[in-house]
Amino acid sequence: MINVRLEPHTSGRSQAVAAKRLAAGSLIVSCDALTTVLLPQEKGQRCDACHTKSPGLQKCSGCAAYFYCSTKCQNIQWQAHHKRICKRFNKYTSSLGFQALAPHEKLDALLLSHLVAQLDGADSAVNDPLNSILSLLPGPSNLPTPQIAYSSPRITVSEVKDWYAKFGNNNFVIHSHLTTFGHGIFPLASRLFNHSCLPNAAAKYILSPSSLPKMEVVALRDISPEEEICLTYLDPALLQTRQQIFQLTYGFECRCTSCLFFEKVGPIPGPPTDPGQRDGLSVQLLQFMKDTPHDGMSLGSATFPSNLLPIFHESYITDVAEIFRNASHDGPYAVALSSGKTLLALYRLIYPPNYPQIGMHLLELAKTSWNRIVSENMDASAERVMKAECRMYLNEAKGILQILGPEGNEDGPLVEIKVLESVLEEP
Ligand SMILES: C[S@@+](CC[C@H](N)C(=O)[O-])C[C@H]1O[C@@H](n2cnc3c(N)ncnc32)[C@H](O)[C@@H]1O
Repeated sequence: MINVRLEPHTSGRSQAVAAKRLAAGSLIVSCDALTTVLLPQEKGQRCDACHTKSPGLQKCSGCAAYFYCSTKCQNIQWQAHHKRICKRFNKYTSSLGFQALAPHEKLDALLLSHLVAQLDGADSAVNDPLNSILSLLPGPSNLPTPQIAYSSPRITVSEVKDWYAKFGNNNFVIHSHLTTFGHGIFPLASRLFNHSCLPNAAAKYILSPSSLPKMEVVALRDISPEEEICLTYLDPALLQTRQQIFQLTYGFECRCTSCLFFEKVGPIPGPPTDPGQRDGLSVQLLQFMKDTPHDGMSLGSATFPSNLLPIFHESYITDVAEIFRNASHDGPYAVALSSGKTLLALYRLIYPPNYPQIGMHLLELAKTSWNRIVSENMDASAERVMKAECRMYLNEAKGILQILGPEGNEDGPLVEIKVLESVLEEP
């Protein structure tokens, strides 16, 4: 690892610090998946081994429950764990024990089954995968270990329990363009990165046929030598609930700039229910951001107007996001753009600069502006103004999403940006 180094941390055992200056957009570290599992709705859509999307997947002829894009992928997974699970898989998934599990427990049980079958087959003389799992911190909760599809006399119940204890604290969701499609164990990333609600790095997933998915950790902004590199463990927009989740799931208290700000301001008042007052709140927020542009990083260093605090209520963010989502595809586009601008201001205050969520939202705003142009009968000057707005959103989206770079499925925001750029250039 030439870019990061582990050092002691005041409360989190260790921390990854930059070994040198890392420019925004640079690859910090690439991490192999130890094992992964697809969400149920992705089964048959993506290859179970490499997770690329492919129309003509071949079913495993043994269990008919795993799907592959090539013989190579099937062989990779067969050798890794499937040859030990295949025959037992359907009996296991139809068992009452498995059926009684909640959806997230089922995923954990499948991931644990993969892990145990994989570690049983690993070469004990050079057992890197086992050592990497053993090096991780267990989570604070002691949940009962689910029954798994595979057991072996070489692996004891207490070993399985020990590995499962690391799950809550360490597993990652795997996503493509911010949409989750699976869960996975990436031991190096777990060992290295602590959490911040204002992270300076982000994880993306590289999918390519015939290889297991890789996690790449990318710098979101310039990072100075010795600065701690953090990822975010959950969506920082969970403003009122995140501390509780950190405590229960990970056993720590977040002391980032954003969390210290919310500790200082105390309980967030609920937003007004009156539609006129809610519109007024949004107008005040946009005016505030115009007069004194802020981002998540600067929240702690300024006095924030107390009349605006209700914008940080989770219910307000959820409502604004829903209004935008509903109106941005089929209209009314004026409503979508108005709620979309409010949501952009909220994202800028909650997330750090260049956070991918902001880039994706800017792209949605550009697409909504374009939909408005083509669906409304505007005069030439209104169209010019709208096109300029569309270009502005698009340029900013491009700047942010290029920092993250290509990731996930082949299609995606960078491709969409190119298409919209070319239609905007047409006379
Ligand atoms: C995935 S591990 C991160 C790597 C960990 N520091 C290590 O040494 O293995 C997650 C655990 O790290 C610690 N941790 C992560 N972020 C933290 C933070 N912001 N403050 C305090 N502890 C943190 C907690 O113990 C958490 O359960």
